[in-house]
Amino acid sequence: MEGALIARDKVGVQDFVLLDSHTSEAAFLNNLRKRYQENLIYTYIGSLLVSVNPYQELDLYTVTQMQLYRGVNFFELPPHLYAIADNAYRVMCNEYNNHFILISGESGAGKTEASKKILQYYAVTCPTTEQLQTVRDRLLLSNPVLEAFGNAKTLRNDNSSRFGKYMDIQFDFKGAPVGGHILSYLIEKSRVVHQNHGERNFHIFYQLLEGADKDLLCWLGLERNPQKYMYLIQGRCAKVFSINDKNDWKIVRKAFSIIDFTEKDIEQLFGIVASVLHLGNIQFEEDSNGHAIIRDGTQIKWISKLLGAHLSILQEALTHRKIEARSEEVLSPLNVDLAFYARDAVAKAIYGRTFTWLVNKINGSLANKVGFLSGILNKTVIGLLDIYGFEVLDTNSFEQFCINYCNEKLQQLLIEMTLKAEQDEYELEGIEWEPIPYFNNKIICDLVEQKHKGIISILDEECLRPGEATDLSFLEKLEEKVGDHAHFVTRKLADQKTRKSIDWVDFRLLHYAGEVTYCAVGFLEKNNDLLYRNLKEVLCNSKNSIIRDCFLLSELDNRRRPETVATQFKNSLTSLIEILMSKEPSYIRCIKPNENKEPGKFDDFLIRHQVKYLGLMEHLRVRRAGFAYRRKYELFLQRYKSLCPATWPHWHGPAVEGVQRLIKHIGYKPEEYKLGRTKIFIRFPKTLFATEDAFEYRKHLLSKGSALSVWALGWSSLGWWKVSQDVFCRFINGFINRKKPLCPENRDFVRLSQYYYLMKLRDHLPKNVLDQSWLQPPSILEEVRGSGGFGEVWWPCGKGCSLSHQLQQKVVTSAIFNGKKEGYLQSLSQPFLDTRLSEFIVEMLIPTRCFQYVTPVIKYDRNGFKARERLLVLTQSSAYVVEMAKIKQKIEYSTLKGISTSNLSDGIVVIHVPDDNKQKVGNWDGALSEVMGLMLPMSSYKLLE
Ligand SMILES: Nc1ncnc2c1ncn2[C@@H]1O[C@H](COP(=O)(O)OP(=O)(O)OP(=O)(O)O)[C@@H](O)[C@H]1O
Repeated sequence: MEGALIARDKVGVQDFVLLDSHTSEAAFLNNLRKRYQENLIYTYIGSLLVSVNPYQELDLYTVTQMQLYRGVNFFELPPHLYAIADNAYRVMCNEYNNHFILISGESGAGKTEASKKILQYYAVTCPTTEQLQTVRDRLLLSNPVLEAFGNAKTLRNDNSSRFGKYMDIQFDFKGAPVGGHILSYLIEKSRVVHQNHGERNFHIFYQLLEGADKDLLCWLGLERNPQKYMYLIQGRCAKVFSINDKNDWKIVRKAFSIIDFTEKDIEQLFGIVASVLHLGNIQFEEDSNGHAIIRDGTQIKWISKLLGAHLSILQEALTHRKIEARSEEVLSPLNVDLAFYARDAVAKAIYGRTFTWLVNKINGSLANKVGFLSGILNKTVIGLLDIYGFEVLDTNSFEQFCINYCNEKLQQLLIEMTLKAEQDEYELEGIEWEPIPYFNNKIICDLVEQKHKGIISILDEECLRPGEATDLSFLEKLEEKVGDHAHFVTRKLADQKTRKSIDWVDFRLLHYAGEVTYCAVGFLEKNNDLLYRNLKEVLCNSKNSIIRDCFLLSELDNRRRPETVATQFKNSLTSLIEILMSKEPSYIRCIKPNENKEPGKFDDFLIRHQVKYLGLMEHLRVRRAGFAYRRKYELFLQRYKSLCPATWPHWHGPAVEGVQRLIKHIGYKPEEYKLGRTKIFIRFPKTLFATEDAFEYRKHLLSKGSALSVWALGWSSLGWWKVSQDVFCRFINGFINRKKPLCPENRDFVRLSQYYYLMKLRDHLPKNVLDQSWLQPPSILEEVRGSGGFGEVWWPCGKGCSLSHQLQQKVVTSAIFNGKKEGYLQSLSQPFLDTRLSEFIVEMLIPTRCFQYVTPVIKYDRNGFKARERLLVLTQSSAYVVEMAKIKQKIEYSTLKGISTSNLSDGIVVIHVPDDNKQKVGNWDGALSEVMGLMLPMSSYKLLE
């Protein structure tokens, strides 16, 4: 499968940055379309991932896939969510800092799916212990519970999140997930009592009715048929084929037991869900005085039982309002309309607060008890933000206003942290930069949230002021105070042409993602979100402990008016942005390909609109012109100083000069970097990754233990390509006959390999080496000499001084590895082509003098996977493993069982040699063959290409 995936992903470009010179929208769309039609739904813009909803199950999320992406630099494999997740994870582990992954896009674009898949990725690939298994399961299973209570079928999405969710996954110092914490944002409570045409209420209602056994339904006083419940039939939604409520019910029930819910919790929770359904069926009629009375007492009895509320008090609370007059409390009867209002208000309040209780309860079960108990509180986090997408309905109300405001804020964050921050930084650092224009939506955020002058302030003012405030008076205030704003229109303010499309009760905002017309009706009521005091009292005294937790008696004593819904939401978004700003970001931009949820359909018009408003073109332009990576000189030098003798172990001058020496040494080309006032800017990720790999290799040499784990990982989880016997000879020929020039990043590794190999070799040189005639040493040896470690070694020019005549044959490896080994088509390298020392050493040892290829390797075998530094020498007929000046092993090609490599650029090759005993009896069964592993340095890997 991986092979297929990699082979297929040659469609278009995997990173928009690689598009031909011009960055037109048409070229962008073409690439996206081309890839989408091949089911390649992911494409990068630098490190940002663009994802197009496939609307079909693709074989992209298997455990094998997860393991493939684990620990691999993201440019090495086709774009994927896992690459983004893995990158954030690895940086977190290396740098002990916090991260977040912002997943954005409109409703139905695939945000929730992406966040679930990332969570699964961490659950599968992160190290864990038996104790931590529970944390892992809880993290995973919190999802179906939250979705059951917080998601619903809408016209745009059969599983639309009707709340915002930010989840921190906490990791310990070993990178194991040890806990989590969820923040939820503004659940769409109005859905409990009303659904638009074609939509459903929250999933849990249907799951309970479809899935619960008879006894439970009977205990709750419910019938199985959803059509019997007024709160479930508002949207007249027919059967939804993509939803299996019965199955989902089972998952939710199981999840409850894992996330620490007791049977009592569950009983009370479903008591509340059932009460909401009963509330919806309460009908009122007028008595002779025009006061509301409950038509049929059946429902209220059930509610009284399930919520543990006194029947007559509950009855009275639903039909009366308690008014405080001086020190007296007076009960005033409600008319029928107000009674319905009170009923719906209590249903919404119960559901909304129970949802918050649920999140808190889940948080309790996700809390990092392991770290707490062991005193290890030091943890890093990766936050996943999956929040409701930008929404435009036929009629947009207060909820859409909040949702779209939230999306404005997130867009603003993205701009602040990418487009603006990046360009500001270039300017600050004195990097030459042609500013790239982009639309900054701060102006719209201000319009909504500015103190005193913004829409939320104006709305609050209307809600809180004495006198008769109405939705219309709110609209008038808006016209008065923000009427001249470029992003605000009402019918009165509109020109002749637009006027027709705006009703008298509407106002229109020109959002970054497009125009949305909001109907002001209901704004005041929803923003106030008032619950009559006597209803609150009933709930505070409920015997249902969840309800009692949700409605605290202390609330009744608090005479201060609670904050309005919009202000609460604004404040919670402000804290969310603060949380996010303190972390390192990764971005996934989800795109919805069509309105019909159809696989394979790429609606150009719809997608172009999203590309535009998501700011993808601007992002691409900044990325193309900009730098992938930047680091303070001090930090850069600190990390990589071991790669250069001049900076290792200490550099005493200014950091910038140390960095200059360092990058000169590793061979950065001028176009690969720029030096700013305080930072180095690296243009391409691959330059950085090459440096990082060299650093890792150096680390490995300093501490061989680390290589063991790399090996174990490679062997157990990466995809291996087994090369069969019949192509083996061709492989060897290709292996030894490549002849393309070194590419710059490989040259670094080669030089590094040489350097360390030679450093070691100096103490083991065979005597006769010193008798040879000598040429000028290559620069790498000068360095060694310069560092005082190799002064007595000379540079040989013996009979084997030129490899070039031996490197004339065709590269035949392509026949074997084409399309299988990632990075295959990149340019080749020739380790040791420009050096002849190793060749010479080997020539001393292998008298036939017909060797073709030499490279230092780290060899592992089955005896404890011990890492050993060796030379691998290939002749026309055999491979030799050489330790310093001694031949340790000779393997004739004719006896080889096979050879395997992973399909990554990890430089690992496994040579399968027959078991000695079995060889004697001629048994070539693969299962019996011994494995001699050779983890080649990066430079050698490139030979395979
Ligand atoms: N990677 C994917 N593979 C297969 N199907 C997908 C994928 N991503 C999304 N879908 C399909 O699209 C539907 C909508 O996706 P999702 O619920 O993630 O959207 P969303 O952006 O979170 O929407 P909302 O803002 O309404 O919550 C999913 O229920 C699923 O059917």
